[in-house]
This record gives sequence, C-alpha cells and structure tokens, in this order.
Amino acid sequence: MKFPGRRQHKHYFPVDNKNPLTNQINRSSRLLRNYIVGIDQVLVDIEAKIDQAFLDEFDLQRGMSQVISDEVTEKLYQRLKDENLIDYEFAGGTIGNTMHNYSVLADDRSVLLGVMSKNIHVGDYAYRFISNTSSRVDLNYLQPVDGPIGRCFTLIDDSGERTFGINAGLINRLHPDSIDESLIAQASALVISSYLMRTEPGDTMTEAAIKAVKCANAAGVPVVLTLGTKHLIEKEPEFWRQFVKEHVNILTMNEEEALAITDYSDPLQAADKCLDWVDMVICTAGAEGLYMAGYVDEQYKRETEYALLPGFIADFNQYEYSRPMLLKDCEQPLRIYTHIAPYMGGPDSIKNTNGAGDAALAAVLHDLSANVYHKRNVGKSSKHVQPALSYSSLSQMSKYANRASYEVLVQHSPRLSRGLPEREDSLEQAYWAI
Ligand SMILES: Nc1ncnc2c1ncn2[C@@H]1O[C@H](COP(=O)(O)OP(=O)(O)OP(=O)(O)O)[C@@H](O)[C@H]1O
Ligand SMILES: O=c1[nH]cnc2c1ncn2[C@@H]1O[C@H](CO)[C@@H](O)[C@H]1O
Repeated sequence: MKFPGRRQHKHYFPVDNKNPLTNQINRSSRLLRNYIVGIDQVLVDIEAKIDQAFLDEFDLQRGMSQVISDEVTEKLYQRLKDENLIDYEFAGGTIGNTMHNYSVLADDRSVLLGVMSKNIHVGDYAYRFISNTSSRVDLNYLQPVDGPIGRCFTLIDDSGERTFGINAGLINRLHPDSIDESLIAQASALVISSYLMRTEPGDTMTEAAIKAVKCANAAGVPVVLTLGTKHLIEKEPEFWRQFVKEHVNILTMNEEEALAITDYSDPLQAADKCLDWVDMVICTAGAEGLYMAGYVDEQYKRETEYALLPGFIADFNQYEYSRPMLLKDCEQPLRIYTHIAPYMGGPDSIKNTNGAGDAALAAVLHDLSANVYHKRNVGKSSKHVQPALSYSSLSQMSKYANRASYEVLVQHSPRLSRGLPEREDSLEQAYWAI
C-alpha cells in the first residue's frame, strides 16, 4: 500500500528503512491484509453529448438520475446510435467506481457486492463491466442473475451538466442471502449509496443493503454512505436524516445533496449539521473545492500551520491537523473542519466532472484502510495510542481526495486507469508534508 508523494519520515509508510527497531513491518513475515466492501447497482455508463431538446423528447429531467422503461431505453439508445452521439461505454455505478478507484489508488483488495449476468458474451455489457474493472476488485461475491445488468445513460449537455437515465435490468435483485455476514464483519469499511433504496416492488436490493448495514453496525465496521443525487434526498429528507443518524459513520455528498439533507446551502454549515448525526463528513463543492468535518478528542487535537480561515464557524480549520476519531471514542469531543480549494486551482480544461466525488471518496477510503492495515501489522506503534479513524490528518486527507478528483476531471472516464504518482513534478514536496 502506498500513498502519493513523499511523506515526512514519521508519517511515511511503508517504511523504506529496514532497521528492525524503527520498522516493525517485517517484510519476511506474512502481513495481515485488509479490504473494504461496497454494494452497488452494477451498471455500464453510456455517455453521450446531447441538448435540452433531446432531454425534452425523452421526458428526462435535467440534472437528475432517473429510472427509464425498457421502451424508452430502446428508442433513446437507437437515437444515440443513429446520430453517432455516444462517446464511450464504460463500467460505472457510483460504488463500483469508488471500489475500482480505491483498488487502483491503494493497489489493494476491495470487494464489490451486486448482481452479474449468468451468461456473458464477449462485448456485451456484463463483459464490458468486468473487463473495465480493476483486477484488484474482488468480483467473486457477485450474485449471478438470469438477465442483464443495468445501463446508465450519462447525458451531458453544453453546460457540462449531466443527466442520468437508468435502465435497471436486474440490478436491484441482489438478495439478502447473498450478503456474507462474515465478509462484512471483517471489512475495514462498508460503502453504500442512497441509490440502493430506489427500487420497485419485488426488488430485494434495499433489504440486502439494510442487512449488510446492520451487520456492519453490529461488528463496529464503519458504514460510509454517499448521497448519490439530491432528488432522492429531497423526496424524503426526514427518512434520510434518521437513517444516517442510526446507521452511518461517514457521510459523503456534494453541496446540493448537503442542502437537501440539512436545509443549509453553505457546505461548511451543512457539514457541521451532519456532525449531529455522523462521525465524519466529506462535502465536495465543485469549483469551490472540498470540505471535511469530524471529531477529535481534546487530548489529541493538533493546530494547523496554515492561516486560519473565516466562515460560518470562525477559524474553522484551527485543528485540521488532527486525525479524526469516532465520536464514541472521544472523552472530550472537539469538532474539527478543513477546506481545500481544487488541486492547482482546477484543470485548465475539464473533460468531465462525472465521478469526481467518487474519486475523492476512494482516496479517503484508502487513508482509512491504511490505518487499519498499519494497526494490524504494527499495533504497538505510537501512532495507535490515539484510536483514530484515519492514518492522516483531516487536512492531509482532503489534499489526497482533491488530488484524486483532479485526475478524474482531466480524463473522460470516472474510473482511474492508474494510481497517482509518488512524486508530483509540478508540486513542492511541502504539499504532502503534514
Ligand atoms: N469546476 C470545477 N473546477 C475545479 N475543480 C472542480 C470543479 N468541479 C469539481 N471539481 C473538483 O472535483 C471535486 C468533486 O467535485 P463535485 O462536487 O462536482 O463532485 P460530485 O458532484 O460529488 O461528483 P460525482 O457525483 O460525479 O462523483 C471538487 O471537490 C473539486 O476538487
Ligand atoms: O441509480 C444509480 N445507481 C448507481 N449508480 C448510479 C446511479 N445513477 C448514476 N450512477 C452513477 O454515478 C456515477 C457518477 O457518480 C456514474 O458513473 C453513474 O454510473
């Protein structure tokens, strides 16, 4: 497992130095591995450039992720083909992307739960999904189904706004019996999305997801929820508040979803509100960058060396150098916050923002699982006197998340094709130093 950049010696791992006293990871003994689990509606993205008239013709609401019938799907697909509008067809799904990106960044195992067609033919969607997914993503637990996986028409208009049309296939047929409880209980995190609750009568996905969540809660495995799309939250904000409060440890959202669940349009204020319900919050805010919020016990707080920032909470970044903790592990909890502007001010030209938030989450998951990995293998390290949730500080994680998002913005696909460079040619070493 590697992090990008060169960390200062005491923060850097794996450790180059082979001195057995300073490096307790003995490379000749077998290291204890860890993994994360995600559940998704297994989808292939079909991306095309369209205009408003196209959306109107197919009765699609701009900016939304909406389910479309087989009949509409066939007409829509035919139109895209006839007019040569399709840019690419590639594995997608918000959690599928996150697991893939995590495995690419961490060069380590993640497990994806969902369905997969029993009969696969070269070139079909199921084939494409598998062949566009990192070999580090363990697909052995997918539940076979007698029919197609889903298709997600990712329709991009001139302003860059994307509208999703989902042809569900059998994506919501994941059965609770396919949730292996011991797999979940031993994971470093369980990652789900609000989309898993958008099902039709007869579907079993929601039940399966709830089973996995309850199992993770009982085993003390952090549950990570990504809010998916604001419209789902706007429909039932109270349900989501309750769900998040009862079951979720880490909440990820963009500023629109944050507004839908908290009623606050200021991402910092919204993140702060969410700390009433969860242990850690990641709120992406497009061109404004990224906010993170969490808890630390008073005795472990660390002051930032950056300038203090004004905002809804004055000097909100004061303790951003602290490593976040679960609220239950804090004797005297202190709320900590950080903000980071887009990496290098954002790319000169954005190819596509689709999946930028998924990539940020993948980076945070890498940091979280690195902490579990290190704790399992070097349990006596002074690093683990503090029962922290992550390996790095809130500030450091936000840099990593931001860097991963940038990589997605400058390519067409929401999935990374390689890890991040260990050294950044374009950056001072100091960017990664703390
Ligand atoms: N217009 C932009 N300019 C610069 N950076 C951007 C821009 N849009 C996004 N980013 C970067 O990407 C990150 C995530 O963006 P965004 O808030 O759009 O995610 P999202 O809406 O959750 O994406 P998705 O749901 O597609 O994964 C931001 O924190 C920022 O670093
Ligand atoms: O209903 C859905 N379920 C699962 N994933 C979805 C849904 N709608 C859109 N995306 C996925 O979100 C990713 C970008 O974050 C896209 O790749 C798309 O596949």
